[in-house]
Amino acid sequence: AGCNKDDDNNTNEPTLYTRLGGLEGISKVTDQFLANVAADSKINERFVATVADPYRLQLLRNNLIDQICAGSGGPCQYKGKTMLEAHTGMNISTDEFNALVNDLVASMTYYKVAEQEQSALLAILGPMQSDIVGK
Ligand code: HEM
Repeated sequence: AGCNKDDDNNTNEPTLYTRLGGLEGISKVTDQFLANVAADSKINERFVATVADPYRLQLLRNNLIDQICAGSGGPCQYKGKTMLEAHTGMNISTDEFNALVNDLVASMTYYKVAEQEQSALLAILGPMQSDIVGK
């Protein structure tokens, strides 16, 4: 709602979702992110079973896209587990968390996402660390 054509956030500024290129931009970044993770020897052991199962990989991809879309102000609903539920029992280290974030940053840089948008997305994901690391 509101009297602007930019977006639906009641300001004249486009949402982060729009600045990331909407669902198309987010999908591209997510696919490269997953490719980077699969190639990242620091963490790819964690994803062996996921990568081996096309259905499971597709589900993870869709959940990540929905999560980024919803978190950045887009018209999606995240339907996956909470971050605590999803990562409990894995005992993920801070180094592993940072490696995964670096794989996301590399994907955004590859697709020429600007510094401001990179930081804005990381600011949304960063607070999830306490529900993911050491659980
Ligand atoms: C900000 C950081 C992270 C985010 C936003 C994130 C997000 C997610 C999401 C959305 C799911 C799917 C939940 C569901 O199935 O309902 C998931 C699952 C998973 N995550 Fe994370 N995650 C993060 C960090 C990590 C790290 C650091 C690791 C390990 C190095 C990791 C390993 C996994 C694994 C193994 C799964 C299960 C995949 C499957 O179902 O096959 N995650 N994560």
